[in-house]
Amino acid sequence: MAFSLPGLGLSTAPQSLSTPLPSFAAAESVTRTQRLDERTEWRFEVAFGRQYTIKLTQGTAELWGTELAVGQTCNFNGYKGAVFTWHGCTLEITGDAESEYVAQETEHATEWLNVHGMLETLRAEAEDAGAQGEGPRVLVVGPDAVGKSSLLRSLAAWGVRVGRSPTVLNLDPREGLLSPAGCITAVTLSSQSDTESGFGITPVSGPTAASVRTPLIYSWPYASPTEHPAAFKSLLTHVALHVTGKLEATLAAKHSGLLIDSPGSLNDPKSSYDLLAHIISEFSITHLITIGSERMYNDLNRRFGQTRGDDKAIPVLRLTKPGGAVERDATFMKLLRAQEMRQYFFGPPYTPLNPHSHSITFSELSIYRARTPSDEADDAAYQPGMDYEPDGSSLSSGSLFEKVEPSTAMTASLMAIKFCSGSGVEESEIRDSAVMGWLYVADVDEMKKRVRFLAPHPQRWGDRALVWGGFPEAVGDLVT
Ligand SMILES: Nc1ncnc2c1ncn2[C@@H]1O[C@H](COP(=O)(O)OP(=O)(O)OP(=O)(O)O)[C@@H](O)[C@H]1O
Repeated sequence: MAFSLPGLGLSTAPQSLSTPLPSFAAAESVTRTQRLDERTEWRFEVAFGRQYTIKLTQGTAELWGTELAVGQTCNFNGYKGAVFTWHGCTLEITGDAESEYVAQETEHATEWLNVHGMLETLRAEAEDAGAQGEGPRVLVVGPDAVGKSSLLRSLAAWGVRVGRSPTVLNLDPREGLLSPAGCITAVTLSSQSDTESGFGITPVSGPTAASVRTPLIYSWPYASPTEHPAAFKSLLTHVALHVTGKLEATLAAKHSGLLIDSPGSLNDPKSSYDLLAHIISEFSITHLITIGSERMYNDLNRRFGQTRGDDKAIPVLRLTKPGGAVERDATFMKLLRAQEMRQYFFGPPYTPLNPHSHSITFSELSIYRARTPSDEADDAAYQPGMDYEPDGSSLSSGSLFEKVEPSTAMTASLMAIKFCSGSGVEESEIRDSAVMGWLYVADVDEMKKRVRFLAPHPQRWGDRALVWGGFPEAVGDLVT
């Protein structure tokens, strides 16, 4: 429901949008012209709070596979990326970047296009096989900041450009896909993705965007799957069932296949290869792509590259890390998540939204706190049944969630509204239930026993389970 919310009070920009975070000096507004030769790219890094625009004035260019329209201005704020051209172009640039330059070493683009060509061949074969045909299912793995997400966006965008409907699954909770961070998202694409934000945040700007993207979103309020590997595996089994069902539902999606992005934390052989094996088997992965890790390429090739018993060999491809792929430090990622959260409730600057305020009594709420690994240490002092609800619906020690009373500690954080009921519910149901939308906790009044939430929708959510976790981190200045 909360993900198809076009037209919610689009008239006025909320006040917090006029106070960007952090405050920097006013952006430089000198416009300059940049000519790019064929197969080169314009790399740039823009800090948060800065305004930086790029307009294609001549030729052709793309941002992660999505073509830029001539004359259309793209705005960037808190962004690191590159505009690439196959045939040469002219750009008009305004604003101040931390770094900007023309890069000639763009061999990765040809490699990526070759991968797209291979996927297209497999999709065409699947199409020829009719109802039985299944498109490629690709898992991209590698350490942090090697260009995994950029590759995946490009493959998805090129797929859409040739008329396919690829399904994209993001398993990295540190960055949201059509949602704030702290979740995993599956979405079938069938039109161009939003240029400025990649796949962008919640589709809010009009009927076309909302109707083609119906994401399935599952909350994962931790920075990495490795924080609760067993729970993550169970959740993935459930997600795989739904994603496979989605692929089966339309032939175009089935033939177009699946593209899965994974977090860099799965690059650790000791703690994570078991999780990788689980992803590979649950989603029936047909191709593995490794970037930026020879060790991982060799490990995966040894383990999955050969036929073993009933398990067919899975081709493992190795790609080089693009020169432009850069680290985004903890501060940058934190600001990025705050920006995602702000955009979910207030919309992007070009289509501002007006969120709704809900004041709700404690007794009407069913809030489940996602326990963290450090809670395990406190379990010796934790008495099962101690702070349970009279209906006995709370969860035992060592479990993933515990039912909690609202408290001021929740102020400024995000809560997921689950589709499942908030009472008499099994822990696995809360875990596996998709996210209906997100709430921002604006204020908790412990005296009056009321919580004020910000929500994108005027309707209340009834007796649904709300999940509160430590991730993404609280954002204090969302409402003033
Ligand atoms: N060719 C390039 N030129 C400029 N910037 C790039 C290029 N490729 C990637 N980047 C940027 O580098 C950063 C890291 O890239 P990306 O997110 O694709 O890597 P990743 O492997 O998915 O990282 P993580 O696992 O940390 O999310 C991003 O900000 C991305 O936009």
